[in-house]
Amino acid sequence: MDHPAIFALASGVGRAAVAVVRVSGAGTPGILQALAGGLPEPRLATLRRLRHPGSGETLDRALVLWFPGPASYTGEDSAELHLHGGPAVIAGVAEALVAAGARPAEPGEFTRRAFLNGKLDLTAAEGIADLIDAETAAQRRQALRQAGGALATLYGGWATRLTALLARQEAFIEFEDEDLPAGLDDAVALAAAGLRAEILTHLADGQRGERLREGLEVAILGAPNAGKSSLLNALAGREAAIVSARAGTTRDVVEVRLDLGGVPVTLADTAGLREAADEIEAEGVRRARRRAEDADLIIAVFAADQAPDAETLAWVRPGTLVLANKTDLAAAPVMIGGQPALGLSLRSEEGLAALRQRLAEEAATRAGLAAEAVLTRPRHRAALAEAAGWLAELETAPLPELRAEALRAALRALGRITGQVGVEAVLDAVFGEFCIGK
Ligand SMILES: Nc1nc2c(ncn2[C@@H]2O[C@H](COP(=O)(O)OP(=O)(O)OP(=O)(O)O)[C@@H](O)[C@H]2O)c(=O)[nH]1
Ligand SMILES: [K+]
Ligand SMILES: [Mg+2]
Repeated sequence: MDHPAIFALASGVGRAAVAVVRVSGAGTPGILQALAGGLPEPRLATLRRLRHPGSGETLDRALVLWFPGPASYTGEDSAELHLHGGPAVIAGVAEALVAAGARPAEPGEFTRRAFLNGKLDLTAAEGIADLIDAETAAQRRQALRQAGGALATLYGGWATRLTALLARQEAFIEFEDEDLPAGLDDAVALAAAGLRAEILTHLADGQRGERLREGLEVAILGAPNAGKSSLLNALAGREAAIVSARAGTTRDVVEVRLDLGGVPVTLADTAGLREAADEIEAEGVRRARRRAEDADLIIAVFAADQAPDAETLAWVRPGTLVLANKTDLAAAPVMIGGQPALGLSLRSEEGLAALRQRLAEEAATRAGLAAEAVLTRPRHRAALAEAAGWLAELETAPLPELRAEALRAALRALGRITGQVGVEAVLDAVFGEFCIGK
């Protein structure tokens, strides 16, 4: 609660009807006194004249909100100033806040203070960051779940169970010679194995949460003139790429951002795959291949009136979305390169609706619209894998002390995710769960 006062513009930059400036930290009451002439009722929007504490000049008539700690977002004494949203008003108030003793906040500093004050764990803080960045409804739902503590609850539950196991294992070591229930050590190993299985199931999610958070990369590949740019334009609903009858039209990668059934997708149109006619086209083909290598989903476009080209066929494998375009010119083959082909005509738009539907489904399976809590960052994945690794270690550890050590390491790994690594918690459980009377 003794961090110095910070302030920041909480609303967007630029002219607006209202701009919200947030203040938090020790000295907030004095700052309100200096600018607004006193403290309003807590949590009650109150109209006040804001003055510069040095010159006494009126800066704005604003709504002032006062949130005494600890019942505030940061847990500290905080305030919000709802100003008229002009740049000069904001600049004047910022200057006045500095004059009153506050300093501009660092990125994320308000939420960091909330974490330090135990208002939220690290995963909830990440959820708030994701919520601000969310572009689609599905991203918003996932971020809200996480900000609301879904991951904190899940990982916290596992940590509690691990702590209890560690307590039992510690007791087993401490009181080995005494009257402890037979098989206690085995019971710990069994419970640890069960927990490990749960963590592994959670990890085997096909990275859906991470993909939804980051968005899917989709690359369109195909021979020159197959209709790749026509496809990009049809899906984007605008003429993003040049379409022409000349083979080799597209050279650079052309990207559009789409919302596919709630999943944010970056769709990349690329140069037609072939033995390039010049060095510029050759670079375009190299870029196309690189895109395809990094893509979550490849759309391979073939022309129904041509034999499938070997260059594009080489990219067709299970999971590739295969299209046979130009069905207005020739019937689509059922299979291409061993995969079912979806026939369509970008000229007549026949099959386009089915393709949209199919793409939304692909996006949904790859970036899961899961209802349950899914991990959303590589950081979570790495720590969970580490915890599972330590639990595996435990099963083969030859000594009780090594088992305890493995449990402790697993607990530390879990604690890193939520930011709540606590030796104190272990001690409490050891002496709380076992009243052996020593
Ligand atoms: N008949 C017919 N023509 C099509 C269809 N789709 C695209 N075309 C035509 O095919 C030609 C090539 O289309 P693009 O979209 O430029 O093909 P691309 O695969 O991007 O070609 P490059 O950029 O050169 O690799 C253009 O003349 C399009 O109008 C279709 O469904 N039917
Ligand atoms: K073309
Ligand atoms: Mg093109």
